Amino acid sequence: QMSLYDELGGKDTVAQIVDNFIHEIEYNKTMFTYFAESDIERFREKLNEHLCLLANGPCTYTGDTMEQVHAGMNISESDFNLGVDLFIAAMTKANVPHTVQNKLLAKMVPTRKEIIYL
Ligand code: HEM
Repeated sequence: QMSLYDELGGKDTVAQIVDNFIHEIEYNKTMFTYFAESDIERFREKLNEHLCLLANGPCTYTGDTMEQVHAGMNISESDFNLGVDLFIAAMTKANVPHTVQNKLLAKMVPTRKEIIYL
């Protein structure tokens, strides 16, 4: 049976989603402010791994926990939703079908409580 990672298109498509997402962040003033001091190459690598893990792909996540990463950022609910919107745009630009997008979003949304208001 195909994993969600396979349905997404595997490593290449996930890498494309992450690259598109980074572009979306760069062009959004509110989001970019959060990332102003970040190591974007590390973010690129860890987000690829994290998405692979969420989609039951064959990867090991070597980054920090969602709580550790986002602690101190005090991310509001609306900024979280903005992040989700930009992520949807990144998936659409990578030609991920909406049915598959929804499956990945369903895995991401429960991590919300580990990310906002920390
Ligand atoms: C479901 C939603 C989200 C997921 C799955 C997620 C996932 C991640 C991952 C995997 C990393 C890299 C971890 C590491 O370097 O060890 C990261 C870093 C980061 N995230 Fe998120 N994130 C989410 C939402 C957000 C939102 C909404 C914001 C801001 C509004 C945000 C801001 C950041 C920033 C600024 C970093 C870089 C931290 C640093 O430079 O050390 N994240 N995130």
